[in-house]
Amino acid sequence: MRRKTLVLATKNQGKIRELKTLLKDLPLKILTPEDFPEIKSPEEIGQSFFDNAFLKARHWALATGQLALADDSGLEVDALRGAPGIYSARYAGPSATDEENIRKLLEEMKDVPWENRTGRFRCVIIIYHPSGRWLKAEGVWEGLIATSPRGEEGFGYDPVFLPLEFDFRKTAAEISPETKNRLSHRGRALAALIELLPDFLQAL
Ligand SMILES: O=c1[nH]c(=O)c2ncn([C@@H]3O[C@H](COP(=O)(O)OP(=O)(O)OP(=O)(O)O)[C@@H](O)[C@H]3O)c2[nH]1
Ligand SMILES: [Mg+2]
Repeated sequence: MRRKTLVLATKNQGKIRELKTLLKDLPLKILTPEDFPEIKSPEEIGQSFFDNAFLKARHWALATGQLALADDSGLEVDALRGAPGIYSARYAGPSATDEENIRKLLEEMKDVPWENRTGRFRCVIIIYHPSGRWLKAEGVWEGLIATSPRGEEGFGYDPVFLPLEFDFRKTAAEISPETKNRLSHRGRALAALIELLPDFLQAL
């Protein structure tokens, strides 16, 4: 496979770190929005993870003239009827920090018993080529919402997310980055995408 350039269409440093690790064995030259300081991010006006991933990937592909990969993701909590969902990054307000979002989530969940604290991270990844060709992959990670934050790894809601499948006493911020990448919504979506990638790149 000839080495192609891929722009990661995200300004989230946590995502960039995980995506770079997950893509490290592929013959790709990875760029990020920091390499294009003159290009602004698009507004996330979509009504679904797919819409937002698609509009971000398309925007960065057309603006840079390169292949672009976008990730739209979020936490769906059953007791909150799927919130914060596509609004996960801005749950506590337009420029909310991870800590503020977590505080709001725990406040909303304060009377919810353990058996109803189920939820999941969802991730939709789109890779878009300026010619208009694109690919999609999805991943889901099931878990419970903890009652207080723990751990220093990861980003976002990781300190209050207890993955079901690994060691349910540990939050996603208490497991190693390698384990998170193997199990997570993002890791699974990217693994699915990587399966499809050789044929996609060949056809460009
Ligand atoms: O604990 C977490 N572990 C994860 O693995 C994870 N993945 C997503 N999220 C949350 O969902 C929002 C995405 O929103 P989002 O897709 O719009 O991204 P974003 O606005 O942060 O950056 P961009 O990619 O749009 O530039 C993020 O900010 C986080 O709050 C996560 N939280
Ligand atoms: Mg965003």
